[in-house]
Amino acid sequence: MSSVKETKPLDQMSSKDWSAPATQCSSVLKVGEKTDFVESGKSSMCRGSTSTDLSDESSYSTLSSNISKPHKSNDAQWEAIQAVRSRDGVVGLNHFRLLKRLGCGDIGSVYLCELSGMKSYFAMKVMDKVSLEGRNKLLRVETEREILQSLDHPFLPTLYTHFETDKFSCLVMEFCPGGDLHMLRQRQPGKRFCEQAVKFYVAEILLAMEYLHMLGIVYRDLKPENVLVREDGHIMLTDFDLSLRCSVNPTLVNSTNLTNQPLSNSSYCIQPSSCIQPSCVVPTSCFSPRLFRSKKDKKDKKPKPEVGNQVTPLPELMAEPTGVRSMSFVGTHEYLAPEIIKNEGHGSAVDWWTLGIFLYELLFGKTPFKGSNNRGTLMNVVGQSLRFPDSPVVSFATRDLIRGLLVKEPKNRLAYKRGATEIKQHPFFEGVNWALIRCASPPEIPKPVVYERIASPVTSVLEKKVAALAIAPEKKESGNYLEFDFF
Ligand SMILES: Nc1ncnc2c1ncn2[C@@H]1O[C@H](COP(=O)(O)OP(=O)(O)OP(=O)(O)O)[C@@H](O)[C@H]1O
Repeated sequence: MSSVKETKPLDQMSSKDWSAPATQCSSVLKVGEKTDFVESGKSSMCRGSTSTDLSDESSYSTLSSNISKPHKSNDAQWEAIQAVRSRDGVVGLNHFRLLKRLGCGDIGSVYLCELSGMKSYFAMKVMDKVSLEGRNKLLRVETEREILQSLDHPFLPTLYTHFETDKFSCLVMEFCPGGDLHMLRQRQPGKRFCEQAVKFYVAEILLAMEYLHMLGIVYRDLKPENVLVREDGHIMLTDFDLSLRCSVNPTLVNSTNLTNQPLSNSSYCIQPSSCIQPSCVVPTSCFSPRLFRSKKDKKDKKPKPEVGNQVTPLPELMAEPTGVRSMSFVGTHEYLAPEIIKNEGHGSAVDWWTLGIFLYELLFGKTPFKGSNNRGTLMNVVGQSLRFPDSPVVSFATRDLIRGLLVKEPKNRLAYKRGATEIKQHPFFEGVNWALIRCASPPEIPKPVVYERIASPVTSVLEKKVAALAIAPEKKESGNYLEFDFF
């Protein structure tokens, strides 16, 4: 799929802009022939993200660099990093052994690496500072680091540590061995996911987005390539260099007002993902049993009032940064919201648009507005009405949700008024127990990684190349590093 790195809104584009070539990583490091995990499609060809004029974000104050991650306090990898830090005072590039390049994008390459001697594995994003400075992209690196530092959520990356060398800026995160959803979709029959699988992935992304919006972060770059599959089959939304940070005022929506509102399904948990309410707890699965009930069961049994379903509507927290107006032109052509293309200024509603495109692509194997070139795509996004293919046949609820998300006018789009809650209550998600979704069985669990098979000794040629890296001379060790191939 085509992509560009720098482009302009519709009204400022020339014909040259429309036909920008697809992004390609310059070269790929070949290490460890055998792999037990999926490599990124991005490393060869990808729908790169578009960005111009990020200046409107630069004035926001930086997020604290010292935010604790309570959900990670017992995490073995966290402990391994802390152990090295207490032993050596700092954690740096020399503590890691790079094993394999996992993928590369516009601002860096990501490597699988081992914390030397600890049998603890991570993904390290390595960015060449000089190259980024030359391309005016240091701000993106900073944005991503600051956002990652602030996150502590099961479906978002954990930044274990970050450090700089003279040449490189490095982010150490959790390694996801399942590859990305773009690659995973290619392996499905007909290159499409079934509705049940889509429901699972979209539900997890929705929770991640809701959390981001509550922190005042508009993600802006949702696409299957940016959704990675963790070791346990749950997802991790990655790549925050195009995100927008802004201030947000969480508002408590009065619960008495809520009872008067027609909820499409009274069993939905309407509280934000971060707070688990006992009334929503269903012990075994995050999808309520009625989702799997046979037709016969449905006929035989009249719905009984179940304790788990007697949910009094809880106070609803609305924390959508809808008011923010960014004029940046960022995203990926097929996923760009109309208000970005028309350069009207945009806020968090762009994330709900991209969720609609994402849902469509996972189900139908293509995006809804793709044209014969980038210009055609953008024109279609703005002017063409939404159509569904004849096959596969998807439920009315699914089409209704996509329609609601792909409303061209952001103010009329689903979730504009009440944020993620509005989407969670849509019948498409019937049966999803939002509070316990982490306990649900994922559609697919990646094969376990045998790290020892990847950790083959590096070649002497590569070791020599590593010597050229900006590692502090006194810290240089032989045999611990592999070649970096950038851009
Ligand atoms: N934690 C991870 N575990 C496994 N693979 C990863 C991880 N993080 C990134 N990757 C792989 O590396 C690729 C590049 O990473 P990333 O998207 O963060 O780079 P980028 O330079 O910011 O890309 P973009 O051009 O989209 O801005 C991803 O597509 C992904 O497949």
